[in-house]
Amino acid sequence: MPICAIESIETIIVDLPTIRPHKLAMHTMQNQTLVIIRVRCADGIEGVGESTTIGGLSYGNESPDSIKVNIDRHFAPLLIGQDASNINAAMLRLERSIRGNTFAKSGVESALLDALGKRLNLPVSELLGGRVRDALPVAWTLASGNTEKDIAEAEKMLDLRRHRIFKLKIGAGEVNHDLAHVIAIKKALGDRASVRVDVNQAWDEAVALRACKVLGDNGIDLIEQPISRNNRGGMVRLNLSSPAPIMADESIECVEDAFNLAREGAASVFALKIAKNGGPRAVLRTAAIAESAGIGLYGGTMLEGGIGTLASAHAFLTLNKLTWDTELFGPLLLTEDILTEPLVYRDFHLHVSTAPGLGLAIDEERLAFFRRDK
Ligand SMILES: O=C(O)C[C@H]1C=CC(=O)O1
Ligand SMILES: [Mn+2]
Repeated sequence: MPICAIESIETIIVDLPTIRPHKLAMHTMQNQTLVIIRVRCADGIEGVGESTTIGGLSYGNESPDSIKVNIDRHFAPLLIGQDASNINAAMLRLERSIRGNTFAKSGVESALLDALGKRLNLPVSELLGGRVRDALPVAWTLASGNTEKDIAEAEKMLDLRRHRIFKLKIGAGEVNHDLAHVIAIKKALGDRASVRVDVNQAWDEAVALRACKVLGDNGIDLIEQPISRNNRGGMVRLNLSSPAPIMADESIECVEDAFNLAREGAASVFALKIAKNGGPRAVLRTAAIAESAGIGLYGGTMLEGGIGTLASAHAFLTLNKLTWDTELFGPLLLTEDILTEPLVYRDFHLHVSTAPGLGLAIDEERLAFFRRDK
């Protein structure tokens, strides 16, 4: 039996309120659901991870419920008794028996990294090879569904010096209405902010062909996932014709997707998400593919709470280049979190401490209050 054998794995579903409804093309969030993963080891160390998605099954192939049941029934029996410090071996063991399920794998890998960092007294960023920055610029998503409200929200974020990059969620409405909404916001903010859009696959290629041109010609800096992940040829054609860069998000559901997108020239920017690759180490493999192909990088989010956000941040701190910054604002969309200390957002950046592991502690009372099965 290894000294640091994994003794138990607990999964906890937590429901937290959001500051306002968050309107995406496929779903309007009224709250957020996190799956917290606690990996307890024989040396008394506990690692914590998070597997979070958006809108049940409306965004990806895994829901909070499937993540919980799959970790409880399929991941845990494979991992109990294994060496918690050998993350390569633990993740390989999962990879051999479990297809897909990258959200669940990401939470488990994050928890193993947190435990190892605590054991070695090193932050996760150093376990991943070392950080080249201590803070990350953070975009904010304007998704109230109302142009005037979105402009007021952006002005408030600029005043607070919290965000100067704004991502607008479009695609749910009629296209000309959406374009007018985006252009009005860009006009109001001018050069004070970078304005980008995320269509979440809602357009078809014919609509996107025209809309991307309008967006690019009106000063929009980046267009995220304008069409279905299944229309890869369309992504290639849009990437050639659009005056604004095209970013792949839903197109990437695993590291191999990233390789194929790069090979085909389907996007000039990749959204990096730990949940869509299988963890902080897995997402760095996608980043390496992008770097080799000359594709720009953006630090994405599944609107995780503090744990998943810090797990992402530690990975992003190690990247050579993060040209398009990050959107690690998940905790700011929630009115509550389950950590003893909130994450530090200041001067347009998320600042990440060098405390061991992910550098966080769970507030047990809050967790007990917000867990679904209390
Ligand atoms: O990028 C997505 O599609 C998901 C997410 C990220 C920010 C946000 O508001 O939604
Ligand atoms: Mn997106």
